[in-house]
Amino acid sequence: IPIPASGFAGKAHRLSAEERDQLLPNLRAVGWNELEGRDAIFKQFHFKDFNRAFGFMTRVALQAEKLDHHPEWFNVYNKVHITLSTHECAGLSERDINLASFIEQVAVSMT
Ligand SMILES: C[C@H](O)[C@H](O)[C@H]1CNC2=NC(N)=NC(=O)C2=N1
Repeated sequence: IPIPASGFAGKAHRLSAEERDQLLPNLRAVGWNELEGRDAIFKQFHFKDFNRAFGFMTRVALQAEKLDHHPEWFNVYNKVHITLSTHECAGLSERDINLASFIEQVAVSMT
């Protein structure tokens, strides 16, 4: 998944319809979907066991802290459910696309 060049510069803005048309298909293709009733994206991950799931979460957590952009997530055993949205703009921004792209890289390496 290509990471948008303007990734984290400046203030977050809600993605425009044009930006969504350009950025979301790549993520939809790998299982990310827009939520109903909230401007956010969501994906469920399944790993082989808890160690894989928590290893994945650890790697995502460290990057999230670096980016100062954090997932909303839920874990039971080998399942991790993730919602991404940006409080600053009360919706989906490039920060979410960027974090989702990183999460995909980690998930592939944990499978
Ligand atoms: C103060 C701090 O920079 C903000 O609260 C950051 C932290 N992490 C965040 N994470 C997410 N997902 N959205 C935000 O708007 C956000 N803002």
